[in-house]
Amino acid sequence: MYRVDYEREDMVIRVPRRLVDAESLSRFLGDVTLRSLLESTEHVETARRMERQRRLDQIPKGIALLRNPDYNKGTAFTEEEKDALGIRGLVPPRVHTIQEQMARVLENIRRKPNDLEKYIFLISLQDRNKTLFYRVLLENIEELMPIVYTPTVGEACQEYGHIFRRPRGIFITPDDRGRIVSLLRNWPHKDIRIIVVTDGERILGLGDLGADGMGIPVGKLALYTACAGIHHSRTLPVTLDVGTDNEALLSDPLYIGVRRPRLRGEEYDALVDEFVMAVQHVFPGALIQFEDFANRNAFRLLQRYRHRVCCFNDDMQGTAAVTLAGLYAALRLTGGSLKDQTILFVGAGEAGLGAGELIVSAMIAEGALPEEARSRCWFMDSKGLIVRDRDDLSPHKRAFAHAHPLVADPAEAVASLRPTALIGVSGQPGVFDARVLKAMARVNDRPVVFALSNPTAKAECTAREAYEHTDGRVIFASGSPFEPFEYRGRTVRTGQGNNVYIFPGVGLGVITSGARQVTDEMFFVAAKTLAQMVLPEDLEAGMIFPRLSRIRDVSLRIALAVAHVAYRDGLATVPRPEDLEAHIRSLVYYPDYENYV
Ligand SMILES: O=C([O-])CC(=O)C(=O)O
Ligand SMILES: [Mg+2]
Repeated sequence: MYRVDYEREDMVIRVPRRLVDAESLSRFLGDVTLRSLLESTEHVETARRMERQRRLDQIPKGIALLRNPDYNKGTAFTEEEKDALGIRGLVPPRVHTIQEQMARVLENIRRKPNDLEKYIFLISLQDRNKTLFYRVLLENIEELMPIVYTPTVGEACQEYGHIFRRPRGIFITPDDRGRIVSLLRNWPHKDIRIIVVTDGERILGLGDLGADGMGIPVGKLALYTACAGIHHSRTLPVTLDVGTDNEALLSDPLYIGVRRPRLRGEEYDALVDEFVMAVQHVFPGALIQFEDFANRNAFRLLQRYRHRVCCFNDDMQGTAAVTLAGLYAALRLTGGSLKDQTILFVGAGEAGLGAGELIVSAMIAEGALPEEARSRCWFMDSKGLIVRDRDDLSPHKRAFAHAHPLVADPAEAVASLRPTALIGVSGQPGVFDARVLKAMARVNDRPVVFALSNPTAKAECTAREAYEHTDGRVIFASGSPFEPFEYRGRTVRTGQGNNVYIFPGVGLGVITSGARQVTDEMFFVAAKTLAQMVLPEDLEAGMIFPRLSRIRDVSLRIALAVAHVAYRDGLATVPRPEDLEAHIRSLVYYPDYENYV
């Protein structure tokens, strides 16, 4: 009798005694991928050999191997592999280690004249050799995150059709109604656990980029692998290309998407619905991350699907959690409790309102009454302060409309409301001008200012401005990174309040527990965990988020907290392992070459 470790489950397979040779055993087991044999009687060696042979059979041979990014090792194939895989002579004689290859990659990147060229180089590496790409990214995350992610990914999306080399992910258009299942089946990998989907209508703070927004799901998923160790073959980027209202793209001959105005209304909803249902069919249980949808659709889609399928909206819930974590960490510096803070959001879209709702729940958890908690969160939109008398408010905004005269100027709103924290989620660069920042400095010893709009060029103020206009008393974070700068004789490094601290860990926790749904409670524990992981020396230096170099550890802790919630709240579909942490660790992928022979 064999006990076979088949994917995540232990399976016991009874093998008739007559199957003594590898071939008949292999036929008997059929499609079962024999990863390892834990216990067995007389067939151990046979089965091991069979497993090795099967693995070797899967690997492309000859030139096809060098062109397959899942298997390619570039100059790192061993002498044995060169013979066994038919590539002797097709690669240079010298065998390099992955460390040597990484040095070459870094040299190439650093030689590029600008960040967009670095992006193109890195994406091309992802197309050639995934192991090396993820290893370089993981080991140089502080240097490379701003390239594969915000801000450069924003620039890449703006140029997507012009720098296009190879397709990545799945594009679904209105013409695909009725056949989305078959499109998903075209994807080469079958065990998909995480899907990031966008319709490209609100790419970062850059607006409608149509199908060129595909850079975002691709970038987010690269970070799932680098930051949380979710194997890339289990991830799938998707763009619902429903057209674009961006005239410049429509008239650009190199635009890659469907040339039509955006699909709206029932037809749009039907397309999204077919997609969501097709995912349940083809990749059951996969986590769907909605990303960079415009406000008009983001709230509605989340509402519709959050209790039906495993999904979340990163811009609402991920950003909310990172904002809450930033506030908790700031409170470690200022003292006091969350429920006593007054928070002014400038911008009342999905990011701000999502954060407002999560902060309200967190205040209630600290003992505030719901009305009290809500009254501590204020919002401004393009028309000014959100107040009761306004009759132009959506229900989501109305939930935060308080009694106050309408004020259009943020500096005046600060003077009047005396917020302890000012949070920019407006996509309006420069809206936190000297007057606003000085007003914050007048009413607070340590004003908390987050400029969360992305990419960097959309930030409400720069890190330097925040320091200069508050006599250096600010506690600052931004959604996209700012370079360290000199201020009064010291180097200031500010934290990045970006949902990248949240979504990889949440995703890992959800897929390891097989959670049926993603709940607000999961984002709440993710925020708390993140805030706790900020080191005293980070805080001392003004950093309210952990260094990015610790992101794998951060993601693991968040995954553990999220999985705990899934088990506690009866949402898990995978049996609880005895040692949850060890189990999660065992699932984490570390990019390194496998020996093929
Ligand atoms: O992608 C980022 O950097 C954060 C985010 O979700 C957004 O700005 O839409
Ligand atoms: Mg986003």
